[in-house]
Amino acid sequence: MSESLQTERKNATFNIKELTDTLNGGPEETRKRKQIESLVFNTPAFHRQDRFQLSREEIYDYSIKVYGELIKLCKKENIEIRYDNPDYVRLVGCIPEEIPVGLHVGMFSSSISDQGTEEQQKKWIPLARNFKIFGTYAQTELAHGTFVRGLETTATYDESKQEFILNSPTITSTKWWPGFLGRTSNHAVIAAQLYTKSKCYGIHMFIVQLRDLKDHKPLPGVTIGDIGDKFGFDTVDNGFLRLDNVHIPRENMLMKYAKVTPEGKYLPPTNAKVAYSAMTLIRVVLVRGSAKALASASTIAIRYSAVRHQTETAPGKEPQVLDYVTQQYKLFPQLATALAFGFAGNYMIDTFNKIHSEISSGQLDALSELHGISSGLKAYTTDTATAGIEVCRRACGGHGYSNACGIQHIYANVLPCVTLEGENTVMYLQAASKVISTIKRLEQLRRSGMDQDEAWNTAGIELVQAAKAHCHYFIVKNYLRSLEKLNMTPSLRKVMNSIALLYGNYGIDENAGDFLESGFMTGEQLNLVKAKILQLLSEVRRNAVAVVDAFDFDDKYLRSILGAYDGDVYNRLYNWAKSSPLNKTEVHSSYTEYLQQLLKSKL
Ligand SMILES: CCCCCCCCC/C=C/C(=O)SCCNC(=O)CCNC(=O)[C@H](O)C(C)(C)COP(=O)(O)OP(=O)(O)OC[C@H]1O[C@@H](n2cnc3c(N)ncnc32)[C@H](O)[C@@H]1OP(=O)(O)O
Ligand SMILES: Cc1cc2nc3c(=O)[nH]c(=O)nc-3n(C[C@H](O)[C@H](O)[C@H](O)COP(=O)(O)OP(=O)(O)OC[C@H]3O[C@@H](n4cnc5c(N)ncnc54)[C@H](O)[C@@H]3O)c2cc1C
Repeated sequence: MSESLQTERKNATFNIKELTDTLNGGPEETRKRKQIESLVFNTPAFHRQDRFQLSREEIYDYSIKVYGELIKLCKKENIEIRYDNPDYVRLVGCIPEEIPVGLHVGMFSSSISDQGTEEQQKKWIPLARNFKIFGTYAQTELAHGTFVRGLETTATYDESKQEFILNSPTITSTKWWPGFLGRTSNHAVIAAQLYTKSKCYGIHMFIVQLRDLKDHKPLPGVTIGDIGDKFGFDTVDNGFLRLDNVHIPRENMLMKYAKVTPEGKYLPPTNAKVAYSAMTLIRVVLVRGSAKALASASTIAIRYSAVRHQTETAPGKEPQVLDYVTQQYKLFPQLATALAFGFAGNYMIDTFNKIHSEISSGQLDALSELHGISSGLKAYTTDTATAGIEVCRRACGGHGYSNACGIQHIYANVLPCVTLEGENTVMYLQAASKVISTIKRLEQLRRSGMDQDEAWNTAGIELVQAAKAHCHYFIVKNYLRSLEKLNMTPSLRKVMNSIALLYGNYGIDENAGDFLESGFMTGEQLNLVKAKILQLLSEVRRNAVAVVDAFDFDDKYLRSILGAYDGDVYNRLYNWAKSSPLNKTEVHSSYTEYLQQLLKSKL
């Protein structure tokens, strides 16, 4: 155990376990979480030491093995695989990889349970829940992702056969990106333009079987595969799919809201956007996912900064890097943001569950509000978390660039979230429509003679800025309100208040221009904010390691040499490097093949 970390933990002014319980929702929740997590951490199949030295194909193979292990574990422990089962969420939450079950449960099954009729749920949900089928959610196409109404895949109703015929009419209509589509899934919920009696009724969802259940071969009319290597998400076979007149029964259209009768008559839903429900669920999940990712990166960077000593500030005295104010200014606001986003994530899940049960009973009025706030918060938290994770990585210096740091994998896994489930710019624009000041701008543009779309596009930058400000304001307010409601000992509350104040003041400092421009604050007041930040950084310094310890991430989850709980960084780093496959032999084969000849040749 690193002496520096031991001292940090001894100096803490609050009880770490109390904060862990507070963040988990109480000691019982902590106990349940640790009990469930131990199932994963004690199953070797979930932790390959050489995971980051595998080829793309080996990694995919590994992810399917983990998929199978997870299902076996859930069956053995009688944990129902549902996105709204807390034990399942705890279990899948401690596996730091994207594995096929995420989309199967979080989008394929949830689309059916949210938008399927009773009969459709009765037929498909048991098959999905017992993994008799593997599904994904195939909406995005080669040429359209954001503009859902512009998707080109068609589902044309043939009333003589009472079937839909699915088609990819153009190269640009090829489904492209859906997770686990390329090699894994044998079914998909597919978004397609519905045609009946030669009239188009817009985007609806259809269950389509893609592969034979006996030999997993693509069915007739189905062309399917992986879209190739990506920036990250390497366990995921994001795929492409082309449909050439694939017939499905009428009953495969999800018909809880919109319907097509056997005679081909279209019965519209009360709110067409209910078809978008699966996206809203994942946006809600991504808010809490961003908080967890930033908390993980902060844990690694803060522990490492407490272990790392660098540069003499007095003869023979090399301080911990965490003692530099610049290092504190990099890391402590990330820690504060991770906590703020955690509370925002809790709010989002509670709000989603409340509105979701209303929607399930047919009350759809809160749908648009849920859409607005979930889109804005998803955009704001994923944007901010990805940027903050990179700040944490850089704060680790050279070793932050080694895969031994572990922050790279967190970053690579969170980065696509600024795009998937709604490209963030476009998501901000879903919340901005609610911000009054921006509306005034739009009215002004309209009065100048612009039409709505042109005015909206011209005001786009301000709309996004307004949405960001709205989300930031909401997160600060929710953070303080959440702290007020929590029972905490005075010592813990003091630490948490300092961190919350740091988050608020840092946000003002980061956006000082807006506060000046709006006349909301003077230069003098902004200087007071800067002074407050310096004071708060020194307050947080003493407890920073203890606060990240309270996140209670297991080393097996963090997978970080720099951020391991014992802080034994240099020995671990040396052993990790020696175990690299490149060091398997004293002399690498390239010597005899190339270098030796070079040395001998008379160049
Ligand atoms: C478990 C863990 C697994 C973890 C597994 C994690 C892996 C993740 C895998 C990733 C999966 C994906 O990416 S799935 C694909 C994700 N794709 C997207 O998110 C596409 C983004 N684009 C869109 O959502 C839409 O195109 C959007 C931009 C909102 C515009 O939609 P439309 O054009 O249809 O809407 P418009 O005609 O502009 O009308 C706007 C009105 O519709 C309402 N509206 C729009 N979308 C709405 C919605 N979702 N719900 C309610 N209402 C909505 C607006 O509030 C407006 O209402 P009024 O103001 O009242 O009129
Ligand atoms: C890792 C990963 C996993 C994914 N998984 C799935 C999946 O499982 N299922 C699925 O269906 N899809 C999936 N997707 C696709 C994802 O949902 C889309 O990429 C996303 O919706 C963005 O759409 P796009 O790619 O068309 O981007 P575009 O919309 O083409 O974005 C390109 C640029 O255009 C700008 N832009 C676009 N429209 C507007 C506008 N109206 N106003 C202002 N600016 C605009 C954007 O801001 C962006 O800067 C995945 C994507 C990734 C990266």
